[in-house]
Amino acid sequence: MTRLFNDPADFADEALAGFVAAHRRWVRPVTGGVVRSAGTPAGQVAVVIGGGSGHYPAFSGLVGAGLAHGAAVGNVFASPSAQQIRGVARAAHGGAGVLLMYGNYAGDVLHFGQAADRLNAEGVPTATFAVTDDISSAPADQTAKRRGIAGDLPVFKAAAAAAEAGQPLEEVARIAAHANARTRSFGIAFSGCTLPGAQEPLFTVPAGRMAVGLGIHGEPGIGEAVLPTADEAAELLVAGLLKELPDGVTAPTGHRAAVILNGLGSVKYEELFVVYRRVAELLQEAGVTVVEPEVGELVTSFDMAGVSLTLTWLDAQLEPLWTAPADTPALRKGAVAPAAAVPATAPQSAPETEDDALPQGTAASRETAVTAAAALRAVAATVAEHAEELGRIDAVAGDGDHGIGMLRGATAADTAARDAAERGAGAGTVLHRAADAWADRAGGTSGALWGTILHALGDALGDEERPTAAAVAAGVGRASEEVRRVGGARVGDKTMVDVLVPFADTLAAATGAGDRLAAAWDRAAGAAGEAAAATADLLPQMGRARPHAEKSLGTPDAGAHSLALIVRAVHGVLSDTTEEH
Ligand SMILES: Nc1ncnc2c1ncn2[C@@H]1O[C@H](COP(=O)(O)OP(=O)(O)O)[C@@H](O)[C@H]1O
Ligand SMILES: O=C(COP(=O)(O)O)[C@@H](O)CO
Repeated sequence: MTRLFNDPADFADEALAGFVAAHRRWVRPVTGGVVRSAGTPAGQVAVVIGGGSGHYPAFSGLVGAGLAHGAAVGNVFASPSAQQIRGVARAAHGGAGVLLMYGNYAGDVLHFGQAADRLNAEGVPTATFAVTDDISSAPADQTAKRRGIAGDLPVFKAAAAAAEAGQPLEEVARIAAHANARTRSFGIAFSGCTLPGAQEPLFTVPAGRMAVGLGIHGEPGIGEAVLPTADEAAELLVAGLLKELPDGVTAPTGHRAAVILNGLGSVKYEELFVVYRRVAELLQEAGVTVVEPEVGELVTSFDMAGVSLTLTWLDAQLEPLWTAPADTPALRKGAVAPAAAVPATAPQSAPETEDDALPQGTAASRETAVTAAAALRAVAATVAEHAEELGRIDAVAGDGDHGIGMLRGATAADTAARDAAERGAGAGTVLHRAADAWADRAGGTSGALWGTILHALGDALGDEERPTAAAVAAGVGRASEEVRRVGGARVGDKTMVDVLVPFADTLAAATGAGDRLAAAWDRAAGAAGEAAAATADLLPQMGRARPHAEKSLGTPDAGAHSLALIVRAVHGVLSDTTEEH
């Protein structure tokens, strides 16, 4: 149970503030996360890691000499936004480029990718790398689909040690890929985790049983077995990893490995040591030499009771990178000169102020902007009304944070839209401001995709003309294309695309047949509701729910459901207005 919090919506921000206050020797706060308090040594590639809150020490606890130069910190179990990631990368950049590293989750991939695009466009050479070590999340012939769990640590460390040694960006990125290719993890869980403010854990494990193949977000396991003894748990974990040796390792005998036995949050250290006692015996019996093992909590999931075992099969290049000195709040190895202490009163880095000049719209577009702002107000209201239901649906096979993320995003978009409309912006600018606010405040997969939807609509409406019904339909069609381009999902994958495509197609057909906007939107919202309900019969092919496909049958997709609720709510605004077109 997660007991100590104030307002759950503030948990991530307040936890980060407390972490910084306790670790000024290593980190200082910047917009979007933290960077090393001593800065990035000139000429070093900046390794910037990141992900959602709820996994400490991942990710801010791994910032320091010999490891990360910065960490972008998202909301609970949600990727940081592209804007946050960009802010941390720019603060950490020492002139030799940036490598963004994260776990392979849909939201992280979207936001870190968007941040990299923007940084490269701004002249900051930036590469990205997603860790894929969890063998239970996809088959051996689909490793690119695998999740990142405790393997984050050895892969981050290999890249950061290479950067510390002055290697150029291309080489640091190559080493990250090489370390990832030789890193495998496997986990078991005995209870789910409980998000701040939630009354129930995201999933439960029956008494006397264990979940096999855990995620780090309370995703349910992919299998179940009788609760093992500590030795039996060790044997299961070691056998699982020795069954899948990476390329270049034909048999365990004679090889050397970095070993991490990771606690997920509420397994005690002494329990871990009892398990590790047997892990060490088994690896020795297999002829594996263990190099500087780590036993402890390195990538957690709030109060989840679980353990994972990670092996990184070392070679002549990787071993010195694993054993290289490091000095971070959560991992200290070898001798590193302590970073210069930063006095508590040291000025914090001023948040980067974006130029807030607001382009003014024409009178016609300002009228449309008022309708757009009213629509976003209705969106925020319906998301707030259904946030708990959205979280429950998302918890069936996801991480249960869909309601939290959508509420943060929709609320921020409502505020940004109202502010821009009141200051005379046209409809396009109102929607662009709302898009950035949603993506930045929500993070996560849905934050990135709703930012994409609103940006595409803003592009279509612009700040000049009063849009016709056909122009609105074309904008929705563009949004549908952009979401599929950015996220890669297709109809049938059990995502929001299963609703967005029929909604856009129905709206285009109705406006093309001469329907006024409100009538056409009503028809399209009906199609959206039907499509959302139909997703209950689909197996998820994308996103976090994919590894738990069977569990998802009978439950609609959370993002599909929220999109259908949103377009229905927007219709309520349109039917109140006197759209002539
Ligand atoms: N590749 C994708 N394309 C379109 N929609 C996606 C994709 N991946 C996930 N989704 C949508 O995102 C929803 C989950 O949103 P969110 O809770 O923000 O995800 P996460 O917790 O993974 O960040 C899913 O229900 C699905 O509708
Ligand atoms: O899950 C995380 C981020 O991915 P989303 O797809 O945004 O949920 C995070 O907790 C680990 O990076």
